[in-house]
This record gives sequence, C-alpha cells and structure tokens, in this order.
Amino acid sequence: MAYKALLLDGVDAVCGEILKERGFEVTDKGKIPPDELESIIGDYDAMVVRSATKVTADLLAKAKNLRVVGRAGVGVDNIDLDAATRSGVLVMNTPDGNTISTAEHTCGLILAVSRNIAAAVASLKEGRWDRKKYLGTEVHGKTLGVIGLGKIGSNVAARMKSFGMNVIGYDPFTTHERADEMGVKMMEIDDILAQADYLTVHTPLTDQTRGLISLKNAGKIKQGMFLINCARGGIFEEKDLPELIDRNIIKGAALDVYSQEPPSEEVAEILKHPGIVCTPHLGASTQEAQGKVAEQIAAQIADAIEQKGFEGSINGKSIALSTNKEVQPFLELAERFGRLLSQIAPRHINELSITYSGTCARHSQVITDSLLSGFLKGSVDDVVNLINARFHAESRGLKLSETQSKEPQTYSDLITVDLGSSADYRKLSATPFGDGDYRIVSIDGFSIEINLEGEIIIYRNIDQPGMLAATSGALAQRDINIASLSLGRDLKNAQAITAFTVDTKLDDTDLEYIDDIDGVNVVKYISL
Ligand SMILES: NC(=O)c1ccc[n+]([C@@H]2O[C@H](COP(=O)([O-])OP(=O)(O)OC[C@H]3O[C@@H](n4cnc5c(N)ncnc54)[C@H](O)[C@@H]3O)[C@@H](O)[C@H]2O)c1
Ligand SMILES: O=C(O)[C@H](O)COP(=O)(O)O
Repeated sequence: MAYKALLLDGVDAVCGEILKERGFEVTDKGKIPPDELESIIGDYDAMVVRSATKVTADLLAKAKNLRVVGRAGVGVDNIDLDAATRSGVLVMNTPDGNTISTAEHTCGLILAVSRNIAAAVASLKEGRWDRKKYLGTEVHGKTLGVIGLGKIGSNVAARMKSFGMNVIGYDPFTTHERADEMGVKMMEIDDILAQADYLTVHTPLTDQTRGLISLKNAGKIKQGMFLINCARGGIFEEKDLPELIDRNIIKGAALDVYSQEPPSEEVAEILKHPGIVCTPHLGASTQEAQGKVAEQIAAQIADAIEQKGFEGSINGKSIALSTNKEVQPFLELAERFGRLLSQIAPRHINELSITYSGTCARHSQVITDSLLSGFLKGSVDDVVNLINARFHAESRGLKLSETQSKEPQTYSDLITVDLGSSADYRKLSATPFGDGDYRIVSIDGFSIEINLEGEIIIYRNIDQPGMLAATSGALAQRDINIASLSLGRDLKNAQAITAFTVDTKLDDTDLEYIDDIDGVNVVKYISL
C-alpha cells in the first residue's frame, strides 16, 4: 500500500511531484483550519509544512500513522518537537534551501529602511512628490552589527561588505577563525549595541535572544541605529519600537517576522508607524528558495520512510545512525535482546546496566536506544522507536548506565545487561553470530547459546541424570516440538541453566507442567 503524504501551507508543487514519483499518494490541502487538519491527519504517514501550520501536541496525538513531519524551510518553532519525539515522529527540515533568498531579503530591507523606499513609493502613488521628506542615509562606511553568524548572517555580512559596510558580529557558537574568514570582527553583544549603525539578527528565538532590543536596554543602544529582523519575531520587543523611534533612540526598523503571524491587532497598529518597514514573512518567498526546499524535503521524506537516509533530521540522531552498515546488526540484536529482557526482568525494574565490548562500544548510544525500544515495546501504548525510546524510559523512571569495557572477551562483540539483584536471571550477554543470527551466549556466568527468535523456555535445574528427559517428555506430552536445546553447567555446584526453543506458543498450563518437574525452577517463557 502506498504511503500517504499531506502537503500544507502552499509548499511548492514540485514537492508533491517528487513524492508521487517515489510512490506516495499525495494530498495538497494548502491552507486548512486546525480542526479540519485534526480530523484528517490520522490518515497520513507524512506531512509537509512551512511556518504557518502549528504542529501541536494535540494534532500529533491524533496523527496515529504519522512517521515524518517535513519542514520545507529552516525554523521548526511551529512544531512541538518534544511531542513529536514522544510520539516517535521524525521531524526534518531543509537547513540551507532558503539561505540566499533570506540573506537577499535582509539586504533589501537594510536598503529600504535607509532610503525610505516603502514610504516614498506609497507617497508617490498617492500623488505626492515628497523629495525632501525622504532624505535617506548611505550604508557605505557604516557599521553593521550581525547577531548570529550562521548561514544567513554570514551571507548578509558578505553582501553588505560589498556595499562598503564594516561588519561586526556576535555568535557564541562561531569560532574567531570562522569570523576572520568572513571578515567579521567578533565582539561582545553590548559592544555591538554600542557601536553598530545597523543591527540585523539571524538567530532562532531563544531565551537568550528574546527581547534583545527593548525600551529596557535603550541606554545601551547607539543613537540613530537601524534595526532589521528577518529571523524570528520577538527578538526585538515589537511594542517598544514606536517609542524607540519617536525618542530618536533608533532611526527605523525593518521587520519581516512577528511574534504572532499574522500580527495581532496591537502589532498591526504599530506597523503603521512611518519609521517601520514591514513585509509579511517573505524572506524565503522566492521561486528559487521554494523550489529548493520543496525538492529537498520531498527527497528527504521519501529517503527516511524507505530507511535510505535521514538528512535534515532534527530529533532523529539515532535513526540517522541506523543506516550505518557497521551498526545495523547490533540494532537488530539489541532490539530482540531488549524484548527478551523485558519478559524476564523483575517487575518495577528501575535500572538497566549495559556494558559494551568490541566494535559495538563505538555505537553504544544508538544500540542502547534500540535495546530500550525492544525492552519497552508492549509496556507503552504508543509506538516506541529509536526516536522516543529514551524519553519513554525516562518517563517511567528507568535509569540507564552504559559502560564500554576493554576487558578481553570470548566474543569479539558483546552486549551484557545487568537487570539488578532482584532479577531471577540477572546478567545476560548477547552477540551477533552472522547474518540474521543473534544469540544469548551467557546467563549469570553459565555459557549457553539461545537464538533470539521464536518461542524460548529458560529454567534453572539441578544438574543430575534424567532432567532433560523429564522436561522434553513433558513438552512431548503437551504436543510441543523442540526446535533447539542448549545447556550451561556449573559442575562444582551441580547447577545448570537450560534453554529450549520450541515450535509452538505456550500457555500457562504448559509452563506449570514444566515447573512441576522436580529439580526444575525459575521457568521463564519468552516469545519473540
Ligand atoms: N524570514 C524568513 O523567511 C526566514 C527564512 C529562513 C530562516 N529564517 C530564520 O533565520 C534564522 C537564522 O537562520 P539560519 O539558516 O542562518 O540558521 P543557522 O542555524 O545557520 O544560524 C543561526 C546562528 O545563530 C547563532 N546563535 C544561536 N543563539 C545565539 C545567540 N544567543 N546569540 C548569537 N547567536 C546565536 C548560532 O550559533 C548560528 O550560527 C532562524 O531563526 C530561521 O528560522 C527566517
Ligand atoms: O524558517 C524559515 O525557513 C523561514 O521563516 C521561512 O518560513 P516560510 O517557509 O513560512 O516562508
């Protein structure tokens, strides 16, 4: 059956074309009200949005089949990432498809606000000839402060340098070497506020960037500064802008983004101020950018659903690693091992201690995610996968300890899990043997070989003649065929652990039958 993709927010048509070529059934709904979206989302495996649709926890709760949310653009602040991660839904974006367009729009706004372009156009169209009123400012020789020297910030810096601007910048995550390459002088934020003639912001909206410019810090701002925001609304305190302009603290502001979109009535009034140039979130709205992000997100979604690649994934680091050929056998092993462990672990278990040795130790994080997804399957209502396994483990209070061991082992790769002192079977080790062949190789120090598949019975027994005959006889009486057998012995204490795999599922009475055999105890049945 074809996967179903829902396209929203007027994403470029090429997105649907590519998804169809990749075998998807595509519905393009453009703009729909939230309640209508909630009523249909349950049908879809993938959805593509721009910034308008709010992908909320409520919407995700109704999205029972959803596997991927693709953002045709950069900002994912309209997507509840925690809720998506909890639901095991992959979120992907296209980080660079609209960089150039947004940088160009920013440069356009810098010029527009310097030369009163928007107001002068409106005035002339209204029949006036106000040459004196619209006396402008040259950008040449002025200082541009760039907050956020990532993709867009660095492109704005490069372009405005060609206009003869001196560029200073602040970005705690960019190195001085990288800033030198851009020809940007790095400074502390207060120095930028004190020195820049123009301030342009290119960061996400975070607790650090919210309200960067407001009446509260008016004293720090160089008088006559121009402000430009093509990043996210809220970085400048919108409601303070008219007063900042009227008190000549800033000369003007150019805004493309707003704390609420479309702007609230209060902000819409503010935007009428003659010192403010504003566009309705147009930074990425070019044919080129929309074509690029739509193409990129379509290919990324198809690749992700076909498990071919996970470019642009935001909450799926482990999923992204899962395509690595070196890791794949361990993921399968760990998932099955996790399912086995969950069936023998003590109730209310609150800690899993996992030790990795061999090459698997290099990928312990993602292998633990896989082990957890197996361990939690069945105990959690939702889908559990590599994306949300840790979240579910944490929310049920399961602590994890992960250790990489360098001690020599019989097996070149070994995953050992300690289920704690209250467990009937406490310490189990597993390893991959070959293609699709995954085995438990040790339980509580007893060497044993159990294939991690099908129906498994494990028990402890006294190591004395007749034990195997008794249990195999009991199984035969119940018409249960044995597929394989393994036995680990401790000669000194005459103890053994025995494991059978059988061809049919067992019920409680079958297990009681085995449990009743003298010398047999702690019988566990595992169905994988
Ligand atoms: N107007 C539009 O249509 C439009 C289009 C694309 C992107 N955007 C927005 O522009 C912003 C930048 O996009 P980008 O593609 O350049 O992202 P990016 O990730 O390449 O760059 C963001 C930069 O901000 C820096 N940063 C983070 N916190 C900071 C802080 N507290 N102070 C200073 N720097 C900080 C990061 O280190 C990074 O270098 C994003 O918010 C994005 O959503 C808007
Ligand atoms: O974060 C982004 O990519 C921009 O804000 C563009 O948003 P849009 O896709 O709604 O134009």
